[in-house]
Amino acid sequence: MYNHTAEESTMTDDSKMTLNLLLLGRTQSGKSASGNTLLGSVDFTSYLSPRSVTTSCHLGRSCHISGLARRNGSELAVQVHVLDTPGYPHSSLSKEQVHQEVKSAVAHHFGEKGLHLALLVLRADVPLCEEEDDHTTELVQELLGPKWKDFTVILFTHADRVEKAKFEREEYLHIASDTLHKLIQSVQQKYIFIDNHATILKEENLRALRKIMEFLRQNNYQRILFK
Ligand SMILES: Nc1nc2c(ncn2[C@@H]2O[C@H](COP(=O)(O)OP(=O)(O)OP(=O)(O)O)[C@@H](O)[C@H]2O)c(=O)[nH]1
Repeated sequence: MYNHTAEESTMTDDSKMTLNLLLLGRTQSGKSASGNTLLGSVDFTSYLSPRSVTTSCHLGRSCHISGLARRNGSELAVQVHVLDTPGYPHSSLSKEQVHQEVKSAVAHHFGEKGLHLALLVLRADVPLCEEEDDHTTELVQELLGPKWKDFTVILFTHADRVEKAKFEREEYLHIASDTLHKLIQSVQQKYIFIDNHATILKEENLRALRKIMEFLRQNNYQRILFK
C-alpha cells in the first residue's frame, strides 16, 4: 500500500461533503465512544471491559449535518464517516493482526476517496509514557507515511475527569509528561478534548466537529489516498 495526497475534499455533489476520519489508539482509550459522539449515534460497541472490546474495523456514517461548512457562499451538508479500529496493545490480537486489519480496512474504505484526518485517541486522565508513545504512533506513521504529522489530531477522551479534578484543560496539558508535549508539538498542536459522557452529547458532537473542520481548512481540505 502506498499513499499520496489530493487537494480537493470528497464532494458527492456541490452541496454535500463527506468527512473521512480514522480512530486509532490503545485499547479501552475510548475510541468507540468517541466514534459514537462524532457520529451522533450509537454505531459502535463501547463499554468498560478488562479485555479489548473491538476486534475488527467498522465504518459508521452520520446523517447530513448543516452549519459546519460552506462552499462558494453556500451551505454544505457534511456527512461524517468514521472508521473504528481494534486498539493496540490488544488482549487477544497480535500487533501484526491489528496492523493488518487496520491497513486493509483503511484501503477498503478510504483507498480512493481518501482520508482527511487520523484521530489518535488518548485518555486525558492517563499519563503518556515513552514506550507507549512508540506503540501509539507506530501504526499511524506506518499508515499515513512521512506526512503523518499533518494528518493526525490527538483526541483526548475523559475530559470530564479532568474537569472533575478541577483542572482547566490547557493548564492540565502544561503539566503533562515531556513525551506528551513532544507528541503535541509534532502534530502541530492539533488536539481536541472530548467528553463522551457529556449530558448534552449533541453539544460535544458539534464542538468536536467544528474543531475538526478547522483542522481540515488548515490542511486545505487535503486527503491521503491509499492505493
Ligand atoms: N468518563 C468517561 N468515560 C469514557 C469516555 N470515553 C470513553 N469512556 C469509557 O471508557 C470505556 C472504554 O470505552 P470504549 O469506547 O469501549 O473504548 P475503546 O478504545 O473503543 O475500547 P476497545 O474496543 O476495547 O479497544 C467505556 O466504559 C466508556 O464509557 C469519556 O470521555 N469519559
